Amino acid sequence: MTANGRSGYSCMDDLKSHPLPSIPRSLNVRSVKREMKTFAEASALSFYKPAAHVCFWAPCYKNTMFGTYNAAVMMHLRFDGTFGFPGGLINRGEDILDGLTRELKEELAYNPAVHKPITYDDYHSSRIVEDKLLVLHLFVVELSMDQFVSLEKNATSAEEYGVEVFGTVRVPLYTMNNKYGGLPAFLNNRFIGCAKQELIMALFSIGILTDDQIDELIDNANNMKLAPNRM
Ligand SMILES: O=c1[nH]cnc2c1ncn2[C@H]1C[C@H](O)[C@@H](COP(=O)(O)OP(=O)(O)O)O1
Repeated sequence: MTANGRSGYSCMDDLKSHPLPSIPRSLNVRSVKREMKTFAEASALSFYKPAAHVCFWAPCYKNTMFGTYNAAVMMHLRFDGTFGFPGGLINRGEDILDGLTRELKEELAYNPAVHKPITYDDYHSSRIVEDKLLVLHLFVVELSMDQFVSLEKNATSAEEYGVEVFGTVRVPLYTMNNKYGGLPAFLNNRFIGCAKQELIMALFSIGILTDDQIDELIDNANNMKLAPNRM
């Protein structure tokens, strides 16, 4: 059983029965739901180009002077100045996991033997981008903290470091006492495509954020736009 609460998907065909993930209350709006597709629906769009990205995370309790967090979650800064998850486009005829693994090797120097192979059990959700004819698959992969730190350390030796990728970041998962610092401030960065929604949804599925916490987080992130720069 994975952190996503699912098990037994040994191959891509098994995902044909995979349901949509539960959507947090704040994201349960038409504009978000319209883009989400089950794996079966997404796979039927044969003329759409697939891409796959991964949210690596590890359980880790840390109490810092800024806030407390229970997990390390990885995103990266991209060549275009936005934050996103590692991964990329899958080549025509390429298996999704093979393509994802290839991209992760290029972007993170990821080594399945060391950092844990990704399987179809780690599949989370799919979205379409109609105007670009893209299907974006998200995987959520739980690592041990040792594997996570090893991936962070390896990342600067990746072929694409300094080209497509400008560094991995740990998402600050707390909200500071001023109600802006930490995750609300992080969410006010620019994200590629639907990566911000994917981040919130992954945190919800993993169990790091509840519906109430997501409501408050989005309020705090929006209020920050109205506030003077006081961090
Ligand atoms: O994290 C992401 N979440 C959703 N969509 C993403 C994310 N990162 C990129 N994208 C989009 C942007 C592009 O339309 C495609 C492919 O982009 P990219 O990952 O840069 O692909 P290549 O590395 O160039 O193969 O996905």
